[in-house]
Amino acid sequence: MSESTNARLTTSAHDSPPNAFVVRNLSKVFTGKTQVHALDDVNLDFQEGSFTCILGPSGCGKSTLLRIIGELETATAGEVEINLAAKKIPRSAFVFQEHGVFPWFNVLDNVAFGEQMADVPRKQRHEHAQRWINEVGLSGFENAYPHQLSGGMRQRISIARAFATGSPSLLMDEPLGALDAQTRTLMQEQLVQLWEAERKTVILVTHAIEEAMLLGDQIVIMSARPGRVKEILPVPFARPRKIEIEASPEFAQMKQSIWESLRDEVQTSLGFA
Ligand SMILES: Nc1ncnc2c1ncn2[C@@H]1O[C@H](COP(=O)(O)OP(=O)(O)OP(=O)(O)O)[C@@H](O)[C@H]1O
Repeated sequence: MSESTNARLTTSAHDSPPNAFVVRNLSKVFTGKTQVHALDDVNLDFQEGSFTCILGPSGCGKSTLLRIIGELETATAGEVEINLAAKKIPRSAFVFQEHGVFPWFNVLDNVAFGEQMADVPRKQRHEHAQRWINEVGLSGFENAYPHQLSGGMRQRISIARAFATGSPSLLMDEPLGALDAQTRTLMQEQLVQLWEAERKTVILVTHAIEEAMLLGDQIVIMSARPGRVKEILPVPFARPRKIEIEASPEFAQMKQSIWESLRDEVQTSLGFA
């Protein structure tokens, strides 16, 4: 698919799930002292229950795209249709790289926060939170405060909270980016398992090609700024997925071809092209 192609994650008319999000002709120009053309004519469809990973060079508008889909930012042109049952994605269904937890809440209250905002009764939200605390391996730390935990444990709080909101979709912006390599690997595996059990619609921005290939059903490669959709690649590996797939020749081959596509864009974004 060429760079100029406005590629789409299309669904076949009969047997595919409906789209949770439809992005049409989306552009974003930040105006201010200097004008920044961040996104240009982006078209994407995201099927319900699919896991999409977005890769692209630094500054190509990945976070901006995610923020517009999550209604944290407005588009300059184009639109995003949200076809989720709840229509609105709760703030707590976002997972960011850092600063996602409240230092003044303990683990239990951090994880229960989304449902607290939705006025779910305390007993019920704590029960839900406890389930997700167990799922992410934080049981025993319910009463601990974030400063008493490691970076990986804090990120697990954010992920547990996002799942505990009950939102049918999760938007994740480099959720594992700040972690050390070993913790990140473990967390990738944990995330893939949680998602395979829940099948929420997930859009995850990452810089790590392997992470996108381990987690995603499809990978969107974006061009250098202004960000456009350069390629959409289905990820062919069967689920459930384990980290061991990274050792296969097919994985190495796909990783290489993604890198070749990305390299041009990274060079352009760094002014080397
Ligand atoms: N609020 C803002 N005001 C002005 N410019 C902005 C704003 N937010 C983002 N930008 C600019 O828009 C462009 C895209 O930013 P964005 O954060 O979406 O990129 P990104 O692909 O997520 O980058 P990275 O991978 O480095 O996190 C950048 O040039 C950035 O400086």
